[in-house]
Amino acid sequence: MRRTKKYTLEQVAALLPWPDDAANKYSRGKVTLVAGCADYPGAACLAATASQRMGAGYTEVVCAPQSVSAVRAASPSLVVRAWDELAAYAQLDPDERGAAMAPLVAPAAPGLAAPHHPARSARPLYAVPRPKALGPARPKHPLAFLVGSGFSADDALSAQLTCAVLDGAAAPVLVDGGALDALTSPEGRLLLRRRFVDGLPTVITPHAGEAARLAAPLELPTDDPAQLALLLSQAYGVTAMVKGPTTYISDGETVVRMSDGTPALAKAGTGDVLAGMTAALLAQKLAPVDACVLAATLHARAAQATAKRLTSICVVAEDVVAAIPEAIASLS
Ligand SMILES: NC(=O)C1=CN([C@@H]2O[C@H](COP(=O)(O)OP(=O)(O)OC[C@H]3O[C@@H](n4cnc5c(N)ncnc54)[C@H](OP(=O)(O)O)[C@@H]3O)[C@@H](O)[C@H]2O)[C@@H](O)CC1
Ligand SMILES: Nc1ncnc2c1ncn2[C@@H]1O[C@H](COP(=O)(O)OP(=O)(O)O)[C@@H](O)[C@H]1O
Repeated sequence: MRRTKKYTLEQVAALLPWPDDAANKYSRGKVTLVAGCADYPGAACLAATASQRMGAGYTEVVCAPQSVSAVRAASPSLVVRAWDELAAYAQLDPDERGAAMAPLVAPAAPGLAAPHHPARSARPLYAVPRPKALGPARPKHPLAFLVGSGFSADDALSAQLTCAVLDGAAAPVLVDGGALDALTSPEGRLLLRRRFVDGLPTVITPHAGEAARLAAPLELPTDDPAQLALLLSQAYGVTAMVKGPTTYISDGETVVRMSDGTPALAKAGTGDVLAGMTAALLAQKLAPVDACVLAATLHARAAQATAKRLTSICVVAEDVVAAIPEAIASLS
């Protein structure tokens, strides 16, 4: 029996992260996006500009070297650099990275069984320098990471970068797009379990095709998307936002149904926008389900508003980013 949870519009509006008078760009939350391979710089541009509009104080993009100039051109206020240092680190064997990775050489037990590793705080220091992109091991300011928008799922580097972020980020991580497939590997599952035990939130944002790929190795039924969100959340130890004409959000106990979208959103790149918005809210300290609910509500409202002007035929993902302020105003 699954429990459904409902948010009133007032409850959603109360989640809006208005900056306080003493805010600075770091106190408002930093988002680091590891996103945008050489083939898909656009996904990084969309997610990053959506993060800025959703209130993150500092949005940084760590992308393929070939994507740097395209992402810089998307917005001068983004901080953009190539992922060379992170990629070199991510491609090291676990034992080359140091004793911190030792638990990964043990066989992964299925499910969310009790961990066979020390808590994160007790883990030893890395044997090689920690890449700057992973942020501090003990963050002073609020942070969140987004990994995978504009990754190619079939590129080995996508899985390596995803695991490096899941392992090294001492903050919430949102896993999207071509990073999701990495979660089905023994290393991906063990890292998710370790984050769960360490109390570090992980959010996944699959569309139906990606959700089916996450369900397949665990033989989870995929016919009911609400149930699928619940089962994926429980099996992977994450908050799951399963996207579609109706979107379902689950923390493994309850399911929230989001049905105010529009088919205007059925265009390439709108999922990248939603991922950037959600990551920005995680960086502004919203709890994972709250961040998903507020982001999905504003995403739907932004699309509705822009479809009114441009028609549901013409809306593109950039229009949804541009309409985020209007969506926020409509809630407040
Ligand atoms: N401008 C950019 O840079 C953009 C970059 N992007 C980035 O590209 C990367 C790849 O993402 P992607 O969604 O294009 O491909 P991917 O998930 O591998 O699809 C494989 C198969 O899955 C299925 N399938 C797909 N969608 C489905 C759905 N809603 N519901 C049900 N099934 C669905 C479908 O299978 P079929 O139905 O054809 O059998 C499809 O052939 C990713 O990192 C993303 O961030 C995009 O965001 C676009 C804008
Ligand atoms: N028919 C529809 N009605 C409402 N929302 C939709 C519809 N089709 C797609 N969406 C929304 O659009 C977004 C598409 O995301 P996704 O499939 O990941 O696209 P992309 O990978 O191209 O960014 C999701 O938020 C989804 O809920």
